[in-house]
Amino acid sequence: MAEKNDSWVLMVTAQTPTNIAVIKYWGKRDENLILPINDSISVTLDPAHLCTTTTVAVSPAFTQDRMWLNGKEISLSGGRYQNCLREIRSRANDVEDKKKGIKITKKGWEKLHLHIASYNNFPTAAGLASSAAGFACLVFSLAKLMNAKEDNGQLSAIARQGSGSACRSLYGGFVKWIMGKEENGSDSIAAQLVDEKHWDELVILIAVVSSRQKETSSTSGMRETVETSPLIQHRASEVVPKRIIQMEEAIRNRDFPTFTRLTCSDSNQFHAVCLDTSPPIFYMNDTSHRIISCVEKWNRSEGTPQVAYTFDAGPNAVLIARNRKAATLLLQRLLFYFPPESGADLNSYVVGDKSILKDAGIQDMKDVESLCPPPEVKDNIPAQKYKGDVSYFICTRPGRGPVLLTEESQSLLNPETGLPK
Ligand SMILES: Nc1ncnc2c1ncn2[C@@H]1O[C@H](COP(=O)(O)OP(=O)(O)OP(=O)(O)O)[C@@H](O)[C@H]1O
Ligand SMILES: C[C@@](O)(CCOP(=O)(O)OP(=O)(O)O)CC(=O)O
Repeated sequence: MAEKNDSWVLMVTAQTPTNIAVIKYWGKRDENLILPINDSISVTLDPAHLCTTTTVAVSPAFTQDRMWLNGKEISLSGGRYQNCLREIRSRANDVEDKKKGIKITKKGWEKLHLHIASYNNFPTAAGLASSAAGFACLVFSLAKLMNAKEDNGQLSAIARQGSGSACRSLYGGFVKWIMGKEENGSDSIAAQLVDEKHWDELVILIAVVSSRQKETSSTSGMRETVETSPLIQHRASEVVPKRIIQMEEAIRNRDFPTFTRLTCSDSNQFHAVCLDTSPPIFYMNDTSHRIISCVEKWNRSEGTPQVAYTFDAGPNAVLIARNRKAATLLLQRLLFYFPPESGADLNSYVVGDKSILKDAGIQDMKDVESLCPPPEVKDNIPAQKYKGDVSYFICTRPGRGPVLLTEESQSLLNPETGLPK
């Protein structure tokens, strides 16, 4: 009987989206608790295209907490993992699975060890917010396993301690991270502004310019900015508070021109404070600048914005098109300037919602080669194309928040052994 009792494994699997900020978080007032110097606003990306899946398991047979990320065992000794694990354990409650004959008391969780397996369906640490989806998924799945009663807002304050931007991945749609005032960070939480259905015309195209790991992490980059940039204080105290109010209103009214103006200005100001850091931090590269210029020219020529751009701590462009039609025209422009390497497979050059290719009338490489220069550059047709400068494109849209995956086939751990499948 004792043997049987020792052999159970209880597990939960969840899926969590990434998010991209349209008003950026950059700078902390508390490094350990991860408390920001300004509010930020993000849009959650559809988990169908970019997401983290995490399985968490508990068993009396486990001898230590262990974690596997994308199939490789990683250490959980870092402060951020430890803070999340400690916070979530302290919120555990009684759990009973009568069918399996399992009973874990609130106190019992202190002695039990965890196995965690997580998988990102996109490049890790490449400026695509893997830490955001990753920590949100870790906290959400553990909360469900441990029967924590906290709502997603309260859970966001724990995910925040893994990575600041992770707190915004606890909700779908548009999300605000309220910086809070309390020293203990209890009011520095995420709140949903509107859900993913509110503005479902938007189409998001990500140009993955480089999927190599970046040189300056967000964590050290923002620390250096706060320590050395004279501009960052002005941004945090004067610029962002006004933009947050305007952005909330633009989102509620689906006011795309205002949304674009604010999103682009805020991305540019974030990169300006990076340049104002000593030594300066460069996240964008020539390809990023060319994409900005292409979008700016097109928006200007249309008289009303078609696409907003935003760049995080890396060269990848996140382009938010006002609707499907604008996204199609954008893709044609981008494929004109940035065709794939010769011999590349179009099918792996545009991923995510591939139906956009069909809308753009592009079925094969011949169609890419015969794309015309955009009309707005007709007097100034570029002599050069930038073949191979974009690794690939991801077509996605605003998406939902975390969900539990209940099918056993979706779990990343073996239900008998609690080890990766
Ligand atoms: N699925 C995951 N589960 C738990 N932790 C993860 C997961 N994915 C990534 N991480 C953590 O996040 C770290 C990567 O974060 P980092 O901020 O460097 O990159 P990024 O999030 O991809 O880029 P950015 O935050 O600039 O958009 C990893 O080293 C790992 O510690
Ligand atoms: C540029 C950003 O993406 C910065 C994200 O920084 P992180 O959340 O990755 O930083 P830490 O809190 O130190 O883990 C802007 C944003 O997401 O708001």
